[in-house]
Parts: sequence; structure tokens; C-alpha cells
Amino acid sequence: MRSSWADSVANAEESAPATGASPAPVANHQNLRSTRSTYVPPHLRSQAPALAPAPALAPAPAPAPGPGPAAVQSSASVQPSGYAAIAGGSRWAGPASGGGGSAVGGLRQSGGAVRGGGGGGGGGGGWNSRPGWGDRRDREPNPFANIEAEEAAEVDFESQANTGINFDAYEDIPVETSGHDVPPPVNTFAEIDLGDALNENIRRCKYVKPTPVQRHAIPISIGGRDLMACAQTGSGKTAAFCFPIISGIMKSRPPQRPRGSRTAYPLALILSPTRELSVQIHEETKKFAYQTGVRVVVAYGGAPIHHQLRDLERGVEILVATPGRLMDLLERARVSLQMVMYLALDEADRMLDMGFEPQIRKIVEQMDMPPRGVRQTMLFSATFPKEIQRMASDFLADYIFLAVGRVGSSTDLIAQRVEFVLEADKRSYLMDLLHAQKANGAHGKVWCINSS
Ligand SMILES: Nc1ncnc2c1ncn2[C@@H]1O[C@H](COP(=O)(O)OP(=O)(O)OP(=O)(O)O)[C@@H](O)[C@H]1O
Repeated sequence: MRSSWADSVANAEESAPATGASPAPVANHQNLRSTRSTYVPPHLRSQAPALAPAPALAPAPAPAPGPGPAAVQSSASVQPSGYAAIAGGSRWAGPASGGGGSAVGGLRQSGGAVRGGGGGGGGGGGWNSRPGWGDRRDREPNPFANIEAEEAAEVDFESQANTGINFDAYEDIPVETSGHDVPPPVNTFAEIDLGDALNENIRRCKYVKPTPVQRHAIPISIGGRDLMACAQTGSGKTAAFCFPIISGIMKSRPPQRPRGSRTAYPLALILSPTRELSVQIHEETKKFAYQTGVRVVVAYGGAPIHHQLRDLERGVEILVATPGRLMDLLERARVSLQMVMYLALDEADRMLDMGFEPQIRKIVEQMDMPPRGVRQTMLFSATFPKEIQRMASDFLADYIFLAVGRVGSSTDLIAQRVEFVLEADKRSYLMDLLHAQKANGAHGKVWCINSS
């Protein structure tokens, strides 16, 4: 039987004394869970005793060394506020006490959290490296359920695989990088240590080989470097910034959020211009993060906020948001950016076109997000006008510039043909073309009918 999150908190708190001292990571994780126990779902509000605040826990014992250098260093990593910080290979060292401003005690270290944690072989197979997340995994809806059901029903899956984009055409697209010490690109996902759970999801997504932007951007971000990437839409950017984020969060030790607050503390923030794009990124990211212990939540304007608030209260590692709704959540103190280790801005040029620059600057520069050089920042844009260049130099530190393909070259990939037909025949001609196209298995072409 499935139990609610509140049940599991109550169970964890009841069973903790009986089991005696837990291994350090579990004990710390219980601290984390107890921080969220202040939210009581309406149907459990009459059960106050079981959900009473946990007694003050003794200081967490020094954690056992982790599999790689990303293990928490016991004394140096505990901030005065009691937040455990990630040290040893991480450029991010947790929030400073006090909660205000963006003073973060960590020193930037090249190599970053992701690379630092990667020495453990397999890079954290997901749940094994995130103790105590099993109950969340049990309740996680399977984003591949439809696909798997179709496969089970022997639907012709080949026609539904990720073939909407002619990735082979990308082989010829020029790629340029600039900056110092640019990590070499990879040709396969297997060359990168992304962890077992993420590799399994890549397999489920049927991604056979990385797209050019993924080939270059993933090693750069896994290496802990900031990135400014110019890539056209549909080039596979979502995976390019999501894989390093998910992998990095999996390999880092779950930091403790402050107790007794309804504020959500995401570890990664993905800003996108529109509700549609945010939903699309959310759907993709949920697939990549399935069964990894990394929870993805989306928040966008134009929809009631209460559902999003409830979703945030259940916990969030990656927050996908539009700038306006995020500002609202920050002003209500329902989200804090203190613990953001990764910031990704998708379609940055479009966000500026839509007039979001003041809000974006406020979110990144004036709220409580760790400063550049401490967090890791990835800026994606189809074009690189002056405003984007300014934003890159303000938001990124020692970054690598990556340009995939020529801006405006997307029409090269589209076969165009003009047919002249009588107005009266237009509809039936179009239907014939579409049927012929379907029968030939052709895709990706635009048929333009001009009847004048
Ligand atoms: N390596 C890959 N192999 C196969 N399919 C892929 C790969 N990477 C991405 N895709 C698929 O290609 C499509 C476009 O990818 P994605 O949405 O990440 O592009 P994007 O650059 O973010 O586009 P947009 O700007 O529209 O968001 C998606 O259906 C995605 O699942």
C-alpha cells in the first residue's frame, strides 16, 4: 500500500530512536526530512502527535567518507546555521548563515561538484547514493509509462523514436569553442560518467548518440565550467544542461535545508521564457531524472499558484520556472535561491525580447542566489546580440563560449518546394501530398501551397 509523505515522516521519526545510531548519511538525511515535516496535509491534520516537531537532534556525527572527493568534510562543511555544505570538489559550499544576501562561504574550485564526485565509479547509481529517498521513488509516476505500454503492445516504436530532428545533418554543422582549457568533446554518452540511473533513462529516451551541442556542452559542464552556448532550437539543449545538473546533484550529498519552513530550496534553477517551454523542459527533465532521487517542479504564470505551491512543498531539487512566477514565489518567501548550485537560462535571447531582463537580473543578482563563480551557470541562446554578451559577462565566470551551427542556418535543413495549384484544388492537393509523405515515411519537410 502506498503511504503518504507525511506518513513516512511520522514513521521515520517513530523508528529513529529504536534503531539507534544510524550511519551518518542517513542521520543527516533524516534531519533533512524533518525540516519538511511542518507541512501537514489536510487529511492528517487531526493526527498532531505523530507529526509533532522532531526533538532537537544531536549534532550530526562526522559522515562516513563518500565514494569520491565529493564526500562532505565534517568540520569545515558545517555552516554556523547548521546547514551542511558540500565540500571537497564542489565549487558550491552552501549558504551562509542568516539567510540574507548572497554571501556564500564557498570558494570556487575548478573541477566542480560534478567532476569531483565522479571518482566513485558509476558516479552514484541514483538511489544508492541518496539514502532515504526510497519512499519518494515508490510514489514517482513513471514518465515512460506510455512509451513502455506501447512497446508492450508492439506498436511500431521506430516511427515514434526521437527522429523528428535529422541529427545526422548536424554532423556537418560547424562547432566553435573559445576559452581556456576547453574539455574535449565526447562522441558517446558512455564516455561521460553520468551515473547508472541517468544512463538508464538516456537508454529509455532512445538517445543513441549525443547531438553536437550535447557532445561539447556536457563535458564542459561536467568539468565544472560556466558555459555560454549558441545553439539553434531543437538541437538538444535540454539534455545538454540537464544531464550535468542531474548527475551533479546525484553525486553531491543532499544538503540540509533549514528546518521548520515552508520555503522550498531548489539546488538547480532553470529559467525559461514561456509556460509552454517550461512545461516542455519539465516533461523532459522528469524523464531524465526518473528514479534518481532528483525531484523536478515547474512554476509558470497564467495558472493558479496553489497547485505549484503544494508541489514545491513536497520537495524540489530542480525548479523550472518562468521569471515572473518565480519573482512572485520569491516575494512570498515560498522559494529561496540560497542553495542553487546550478543556474541554466534557456532561450535567453527570447527572454530579453519578451522584456524579462529586469526580472532576470533581479533574480540572479539581487535575491539570495550564490554569486557567479560559486554557482555554476549555463546560458543558452540562439543568437548572441550585445545584450546577451553583457548578460554573459555579468552572470558567468571564466566561461567557455560554444557556438553550434551558424545562426539563421536552420533553413538549410529544411527542404522547401513551391507548388502552384488552383484555389479549388488546394485542399485535396495538400491531402494528397500529406498522404504521399506519410506513405514514404518522409518527415521534416514543409509543403507550401501557393494558389494565387
Ligand atoms: N541525443 C539525442 N538523441 C535523440 N533525440 C534527442 C537527443 N537529444 C535530444 N533529442 C530529442 O530532440 C528533440 C529536441 O530536443 P530539445 O527539446 O532538447 O531541443 P532544444 O534545443 O531544447 O529545443 P527547444 O529550443 O525547442 O526547447 C526532443 O524531442 C528530444 O527528446
